Amino acid sequence: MSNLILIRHGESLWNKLNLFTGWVDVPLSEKGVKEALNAGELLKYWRIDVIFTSELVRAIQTAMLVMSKNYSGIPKIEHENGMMKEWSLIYGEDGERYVPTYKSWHLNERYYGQLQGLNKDKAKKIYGEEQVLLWRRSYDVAPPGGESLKDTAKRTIPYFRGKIMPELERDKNVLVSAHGNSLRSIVMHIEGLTKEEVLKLNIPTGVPLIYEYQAGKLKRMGYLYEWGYDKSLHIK
Ligand SMILES: O=C(O)[C@H](O)COP(=O)(O)O
Repeated sequence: MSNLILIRHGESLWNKLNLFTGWVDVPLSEKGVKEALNAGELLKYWRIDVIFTSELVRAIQTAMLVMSKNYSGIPKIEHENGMMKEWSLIYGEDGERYVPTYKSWHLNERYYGQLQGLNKDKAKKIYGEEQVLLWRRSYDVAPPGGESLKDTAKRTIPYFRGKIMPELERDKNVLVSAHGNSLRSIVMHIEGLTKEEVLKLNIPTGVPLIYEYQAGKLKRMGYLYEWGYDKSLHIK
């Protein structure tokens, strides 16, 4: 048996300002740092064998803050190519345990196109609440110049199937630190949600969502809080 731990990054500076962020590389706010450290506290004694994050700093920061509390080992970024791959190799036995960490744009937030940088309330005033809700939560309506959730899934799901699932199959506990919509597409896939159901799916910042992997199946344990699991998928 192994565990899949999904976590949306803690609150970012632009979440705080209520701005569409997408691929804009915004760091965590002070509250976001606290949320990530709190998640780290909850996961302190969990064995984490491998980490996947997006290429965006808010997800990387969140994974690193979680690992700053965790005893599994030191996260080591596995570079795919170039001098970083060659020169960052660790030679010999130094007694440390390293946790391989893979960064990929496949896990990046939905690309929000022309909405990036716009205030979400201002967008509702300009385009209407219904239109903005469709852009933010529907499956196949893309924001202007950006990705629909369906488009996002075209990059997240092959990555999930090709890179993340094989680790679970090898009994590795996996931490995935990513974003509201890249995780919505993954949860939709795991849970087999319909287009209608995914409209209601909203993933909170900084709360680990735990799955158990056994005999080829992922079973939802729920969102992990101080007091235990919240088994519902739609957190108010
Ligand atoms: O990119 C963003 O603006 C947020 O990370 C997610 O935004 P959403 O809640 O509008 O999908």
